[in-house]
Amino acid sequence: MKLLTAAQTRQADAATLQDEGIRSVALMERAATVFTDWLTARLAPTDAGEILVLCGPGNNGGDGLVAARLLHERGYRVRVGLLPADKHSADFEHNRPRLPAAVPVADWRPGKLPPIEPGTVVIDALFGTGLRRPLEGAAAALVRHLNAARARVVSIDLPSGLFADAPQPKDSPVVEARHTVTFELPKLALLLPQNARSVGRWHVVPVGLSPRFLAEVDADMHLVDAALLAGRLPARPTFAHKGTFGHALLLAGSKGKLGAAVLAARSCLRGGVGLLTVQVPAVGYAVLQTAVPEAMCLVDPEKNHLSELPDLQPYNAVGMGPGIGQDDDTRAALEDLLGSARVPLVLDADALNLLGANRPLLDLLPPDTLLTPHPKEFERLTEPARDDYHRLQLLRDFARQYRCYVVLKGAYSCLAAPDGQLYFNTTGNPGLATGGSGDVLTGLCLALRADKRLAPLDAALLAIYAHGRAADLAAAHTGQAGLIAGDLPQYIGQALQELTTAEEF
Ligand SMILES: NC(=O)C1=CN([C@@H]2O[C@H](COP(=O)(O)OP(=O)(O)OC[C@H]3O[C@@H](n4cnc5c(N)ncnc54)[C@H](OP(=O)(O)O)[C@@H]3O)[C@@H](O)[C@H]2O)[C@@H](O)CC1
Ligand SMILES: Nc1ncnc2c1ncn2[C@@H]1O[C@H](COP(=O)(O)OP(=O)(O)O)[C@@H](O)[C@H]1O
Ligand SMILES: [K+]
Repeated sequence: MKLLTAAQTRQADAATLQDEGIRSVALMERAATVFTDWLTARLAPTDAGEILVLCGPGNNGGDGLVAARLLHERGYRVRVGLLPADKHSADFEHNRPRLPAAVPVADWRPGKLPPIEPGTVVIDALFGTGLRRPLEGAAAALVRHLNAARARVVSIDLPSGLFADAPQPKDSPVVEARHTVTFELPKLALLLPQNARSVGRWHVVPVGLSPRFLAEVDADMHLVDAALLAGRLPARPTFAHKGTFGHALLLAGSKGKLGAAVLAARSCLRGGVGLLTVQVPAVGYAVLQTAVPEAMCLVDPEKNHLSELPDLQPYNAVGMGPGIGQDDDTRAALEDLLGSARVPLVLDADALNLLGANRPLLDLLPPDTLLTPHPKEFERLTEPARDDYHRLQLLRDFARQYRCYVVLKGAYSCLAAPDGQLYFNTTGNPGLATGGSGDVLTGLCLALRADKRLAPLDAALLAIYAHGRAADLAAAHTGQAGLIAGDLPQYIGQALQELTTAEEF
């Protein structure tokens, strides 16, 4: 699924009107209807009390007017507060007189803002994707008033005051919603941690935007969902043998951090790799052989940390990083790897920290290398970001400059490709916020990069999605708090199976 900018969303609306030959008020009616359906499916009239609908001057406010009418027709008690404005959109004007007379309507002016009782259900229809400048004056006063009320706020399309795809000035107010019900496609702002307090939980409802436009529009941001991944993971052929899926080498572990090597190794095996060899420092030999008997084990000459590479000739992909520490010998081994590898690389954790501390090494990164930093590791590779939007720009620039794939990990992990495209993952849950879950991702990335059938982009997309999906499957059994990284590998197989394309008839 594509992520559209605010400008592209407007184009999508216009294309829909044109393709369907309908008027914009019809699309507004449809949008407000699916919004109202969403709300009424979750909130009975008896639990709702009197719903307050706050409407701005544009089409977002128009949606609010229609929702107020529909709620009234469905037996809810409703009142409407209007933000005073010099002019209103045509579709707002169209719907204003269609409000039933039984719905009380008032202008909500600064200085005379009525109290909002705690727990009131408020529909925030002040501003949506048409916001052009930060809120000030009467609009800002109204939003501050609402946020102080501890109401149950449901925002239509976007929390009012939030730009769809650009940062806010720190001091400009934004509605703090419990739920944001957004039309057709999520907006970038909904995916970023800095907006979490405003967005609450977000939900997408379909309004039937032009499929033609959505297929043709040139987006540079995408959502990684099952539809995007369809056809990217081929089934295992009947006569497959272990060579079909590649031989991976994992360089991982140091004294006290052998668990990272074990987690990544198990995950790599569950990711379907044909053969796996793990090189660990001597201290890890028995651990690895016992915990992961399916993997072969090479022993580094150093007892407690990695110091050198084996002959790389047998391997189809090499992963380095989980639990390796930052010893100088390990840095030398990394440098050797960057200089000599002729196969796909996956770099994580301390391999990234070593790169960050030795920036000239970045120039040795082979093209198509896959890096999996969390935001702190990414900062060490680049610079501190001003905000989440700036961090995405740094991510994009980094992937372009070094022609590599970078997964910026977190909720909605974002993969940047060398061509500058961004892909936001949709699977996973806060149960993943536990030590070692990143090591599991590394192992899975390594397995899929070792599979010669997969393009680098496809391997990375499949890995981030299946990792999160495994966490969702696991959390169904363990709960989020009870989820530990070691639970994840056993669900990777199912997550991948769900994505596997059956052979065509
Ligand atoms: N996508 C879909 O599928 C569909 C989308 N639909 C809905 O349309 C919404 C977009 O509507 P929209 O374009 O009319 O913009 P909206 O968000 O109401 O704001 C514009 C108004 O606010 C004003 N204004 C702006 N900034 C301001 C500020 N800082 N402070 C004060 N005023 C400010 C601006 O005035 P101006 O800038 O012109 O002075 C103008 O009056 C979208 O989010 C969705 O809810 C559905 O109806 C149909 C299907
Ligand atoms: N709140 C969250 N929602 C979804 N995924 C998350 C969340 N928190 C963490 N994750 C995922 O968990 C993994 C954590 O990786 P990382 O920070 O490297 O952990 P570790 O170093 O302990 O292995 C990443 O894949 C990240 O995307
Ligand atoms: K809104």
